[in-house]
Parts: sequence; C-alpha cells; structure tokens
Amino acid sequence: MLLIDAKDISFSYQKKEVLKNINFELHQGDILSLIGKNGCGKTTLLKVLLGIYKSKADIKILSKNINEYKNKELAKLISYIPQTHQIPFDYTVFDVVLMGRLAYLNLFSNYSQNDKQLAIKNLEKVGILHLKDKIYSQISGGERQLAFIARALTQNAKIIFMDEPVTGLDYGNQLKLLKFLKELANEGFTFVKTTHYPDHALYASNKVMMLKDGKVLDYGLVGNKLTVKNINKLYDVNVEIISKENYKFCIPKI
Ligand SMILES: Nc1ncnc2c1ncn2[C@@H]1O[C@H](COP(=O)(O)OP(=O)(O)OP(=O)(O)O)[C@@H](O)[C@H]1O
Repeated sequence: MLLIDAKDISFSYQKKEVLKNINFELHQGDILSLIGKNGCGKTTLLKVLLGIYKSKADIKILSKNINEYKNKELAKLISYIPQTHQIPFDYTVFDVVLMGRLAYLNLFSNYSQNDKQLAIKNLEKVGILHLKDKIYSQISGGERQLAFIARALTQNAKIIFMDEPVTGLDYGNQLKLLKFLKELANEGFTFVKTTHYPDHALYASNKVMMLKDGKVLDYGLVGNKLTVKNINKLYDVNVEIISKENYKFCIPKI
C-alpha cells in the first residue's frame, strides 16, 4: 500500500536552499534510511514531511495532501521521534508514554484504562517497564530514547519518523532497536529514519535515500544503491562492503 507519495520537495531557510527537488514513495512495511553528511538536510526533510515546515511540494499521505490534514489526524498517522527531546516538569516515564494518546482525547475526556494498558504494554515491549515511575528528566539519554519509542508505539501511528534513533543507546540496545524495527515493519509499521551509520542502513532498512547538499545523490533499494561508490561520493571515504551469511557491512579502507 502506498503511504507517502512526495513530489518535488524543495525547502529554504530564509534565502538558504537546503532541499532541492526531492521525490520518493513510501510503501507499508518499508524502512527508509536517510543518510548523508552533517547538515545535508535529513532533519529538515523529516520536518517538511511532517508539515512542521511548509513547502510548496506535493506531499500526499494516503492519497491526501498533507496540508489538508488537521494536526490530530496527522498525529494518528505519523509519529515523530526527534533527535533530542526534553520534557519540562516532573512527568514520570509512564506519563510521557501515555502522552502518545493525546491525539485520541477530546477536550473534556481523560485517558482511558485502555490507553493506560497500551502505555504499559509498550513500556514492556521496549524493555523499560521497570522505569515506569521514574521522573523522565532523571533517566539516562538512552532510556529517554526508548521511552520515546514506547510513546510512538502508544500513539499507534503506523508511520514512524525517527531522527538518529540509536543516538545514546549502548551497543546492545542499538542492535536490539534495529532488530525491533524490522519486526515492527513485518507487523505493518513503516519507518523513515536518519542515520550516520551505513551499516545500520544495510542491516535494518530495505530502502535508502542518500542526500548530498540537499539533493538526492541516489535513492532505491538498499542492496542496489548503498554501494562502495556511493558511500565514497557521499562521505569522501574509502570503504569495502563485506557480505557474510545474509548480512552486509562496511569496513574502512583508510
Ligand atoms: N532553523 C534553521 N534555520 C536556518 N538554517 C537551518 C535551520 N535548521 C537547520 N539549518 C541549516 O540547514 C541545513 C540542513 O540542516 P539539517 O538539520 O536538516 O541537517 P542534517 O542532515 O539533519 O544534519 P545532522 O546530520 O548534523 O543532524 C544545515 O546547513 C543547517 O545549518
């Protein structure tokens, strides 16, 4: 099923053009990795796709133009895990995860028992149920990342945007998260994630978009597009791509 059909995305901050003529499609179950150097436009692209930054592009989510959605409608379709997420006040981890249900509340309604059970289920799913009653601002950066993932799942949007999702996670949690994304994609979730690690794109995505200076250097299936030549063009480094069993990974040739 075609979820996102984005045509001709261009975007400027004041006079500085940072995205130029970007086109892509996202189907249910896809995991799209956005890769490229610092400052190439990955986060900006996510924000344009979320409608946070307005552009003249023709961006359709489920065949409807993004500008025709109300915020709450869009929040039921897409959740966003930003690079950094501070929550002011002394909310508990449970409260923060439960906030994923905000889009489902009416003005005068409160969280239902079902909302609370969903939050608990997702805290358990990401392995941090034991942190439920801790104050969010007092847990570690990696734990906060996991809490935000639980919140995105509680929001129950089937498209999840993640900006550098493994930042701050220890090695074990990085691998668990990437495996988890693949399992969720098999369940029908769809992801757009930025990453600085071509290895992670090779391991955990089926599609890749390589951005260079705001333009698409190449886009398509990871197996076809994430090549030594493209990695060299993207980062100006020499690597080798090794295959072992069903996995591919990069090693430096510096
Ligand atoms: N609010 C803003 N106002 C003006 N320029 C901005 C703003 N946010 C980002 N930029 C600039 O736009 C360009 C793209 O930034 P963006 O954050 O999208 O890059 P990125 O690829 O996500 O970078 P990184 O990998 O370092 O997170 C950069 O040159 C950045 O300095």
